[in-house]
Amino acid sequence: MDNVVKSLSVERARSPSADKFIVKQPTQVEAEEAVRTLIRWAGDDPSREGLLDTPQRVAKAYREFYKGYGEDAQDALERVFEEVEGYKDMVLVRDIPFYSHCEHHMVPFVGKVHIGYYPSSGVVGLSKLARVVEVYARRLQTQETMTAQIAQAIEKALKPGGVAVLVEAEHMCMSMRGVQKQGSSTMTTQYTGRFRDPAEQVRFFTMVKSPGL
Ligand SMILES: Nc1nc2c(ncn2[C@@H]2O[C@H](COP(=O)(O)OP(=O)(O)OP(=O)(O)O)[C@@H](O)[C@H]2O)c(=O)[nH]1
Ligand SMILES: [Zn+2]
Repeated sequence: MDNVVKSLSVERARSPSADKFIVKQPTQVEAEEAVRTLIRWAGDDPSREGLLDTPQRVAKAYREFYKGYGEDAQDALERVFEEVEGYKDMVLVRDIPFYSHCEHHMVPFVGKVHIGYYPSSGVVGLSKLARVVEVYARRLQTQETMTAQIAQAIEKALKPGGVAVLVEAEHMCMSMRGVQKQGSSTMTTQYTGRFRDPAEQVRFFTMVKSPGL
C-alpha cells in the first residue's frame, strides 16, 4: 500500500500554468479490467451478455464525470469585457446545476451553485461562471473544497470587489447508503472582499432566494 501511495505522489505534479493535476493515466484496458473486478466484487459475472460492454461504458462515463482534471478554470475566465458603461453593482448567476462525486465514497452529490461578484475592471461572460463550476464539479470533491475553489478561481482571474459563492447539495452517500437520510441538504458559502460584510451577505442571499423568472 505504501509503495502505491509513493509512486502515485511521484507521478502527480502540478501543471506549471494551471490548477489541474497531471496524473499518469492507466490505459483503457487497465480501466476496463478494474471495472470487471468491481463487478465481481458486487457479486455479478462480468462475462454475462448484459455486462459485456459495461466496462467500456463505465470508462467512457468516467471521462465525463471526471473531465475537470483536464481543465483549468483560468482558461474559462480569461476573456473580460470592459465596456459595460461603468457597471459596478453585483452580478449574480444563480441556480447553476452541478453533478459531482464525493471523494470519500465516489458517489454523486448533486445540487446548485450561486455565484455573485462585484466587477472591478470588467465582467466575464455569464456562461463562464457555469464553466468554472463544471471544472471543479467534474472531479472527486468535497463540497467545501469545491466552494472554496470556485471562489478562488474567480478572485484570481477577475480581482473583483468581492466574490460570493453558495453551494447547496444533496449527498447520495448520506441518502442511499450509510446513515440513509434522504432529503437533507448541505449549504456551504465562501465570501471574499466586500462580501465579508454581513450586510452584503444578506443582500446576496436575498437575491439568491428571491422569486425567480
Ligand atoms: N465535510 C464533508 N463531508 C462529506 C462530504 N461528502 C461526504 N462526506 C462525509 O464524509 C464522511 C466520511 O466518513 P467516514 O467515517 O470516513 O466514512 P463512513 O464510515 O463511510 O461514514 P458514514 O457515511 O457515516 O457511513 C461521511 O460523514 C460523509 O457524509 C463533503 O463534501 N464534505
Ligand atoms: Zn461520500
